[in-house]
Amino acid sequence: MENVKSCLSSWRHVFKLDPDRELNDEMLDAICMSGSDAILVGGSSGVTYENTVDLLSRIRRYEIPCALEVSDLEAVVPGFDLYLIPMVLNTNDTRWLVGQHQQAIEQYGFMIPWDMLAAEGYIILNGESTAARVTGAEAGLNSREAAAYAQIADKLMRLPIIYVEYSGTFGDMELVQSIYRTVSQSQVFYGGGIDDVSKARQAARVSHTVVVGNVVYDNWAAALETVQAVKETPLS
Ligand SMILES: CC(C)=CCC/C(C)=C/CC/C(C)=C/CC/C(C)=C/CC/C(C)=C/CC/C(C)=C/CC/C(C)=C/COP(=O)(O)OP(=O)(O)O
Ligand SMILES: O=P(O)(O)OC[C@@H](O)CO
Ligand SMILES: [Mg+2]
Repeated sequence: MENVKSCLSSWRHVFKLDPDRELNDEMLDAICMSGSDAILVGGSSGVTYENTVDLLSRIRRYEIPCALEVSDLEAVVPGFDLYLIPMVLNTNDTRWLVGQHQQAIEQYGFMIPWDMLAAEGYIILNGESTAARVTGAEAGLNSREAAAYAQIADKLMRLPIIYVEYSGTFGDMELVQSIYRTVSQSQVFYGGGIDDVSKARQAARVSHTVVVGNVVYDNWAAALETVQAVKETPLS
């Protein structure tokens, strides 16, 4: 785990690529050569073994580190540098906290390379997102409520990552900051709605790692600009 943590700690900017969405070679080349710290492969629907293998093999032409965010057991593909395992904190449906995980461990057993896995304590805050709907997340949290979940992850569960997830919409940066200020050992990932330099900078001030997803597919020139914006912004 120490190796995983030290690898993650150098990630300031990450692109999240969805195996279920199309990306031509020119775009993938630009993303992989952009200076971003890592590629995270994942999505909340339509992720299959085949489309994940296909995307991994294309990314492997480049040197950039590449992690799989596991959201479906059928799509666990060997050959990634790391495996990030989401655990949704703000749901009452325990399948998404530990249930799917228990089944996965039963199924994979001794094949699991534990030193390549890192748990992500997800706090899902966009109630309209697929992830919120699928997991029944209670997304309407205020800053105090969200920071309390973050403390569970940081201080009780000692998770390596807290993922503040606004997938599809830009979040409340004051709330994100209240999470960032409360943690002492977890690495705070922020993702959601970053589609320009200004939003990238705002998120970079209040999170250790900024994840950029959908804009890659909607406006890849804007996506590329977020790399430098994040890297030149100091943490608050
Ligand atoms: C040999 C070898 C490599 C073995 C691998 C070992 C391994 C990795 C074993 C599995 C271990 C394990 C414990 C796995 C857990 C399995 C599992 C299915 C857990 C549940 C994960 C979960 C909570 C999913 C719910 C949805 C969620 C939070 C997904 C995270 C990703 C996400 C939010 C993506 C955003 O999706 P997107 O499509 O971009 O959304 P928009 O439509 O809003 O854009
Ligand atoms: O796609 P966007 O809205 O950029 O969000 C990134 C990531 O947090 C999604 O899991
Ligand atoms: Mg997406």
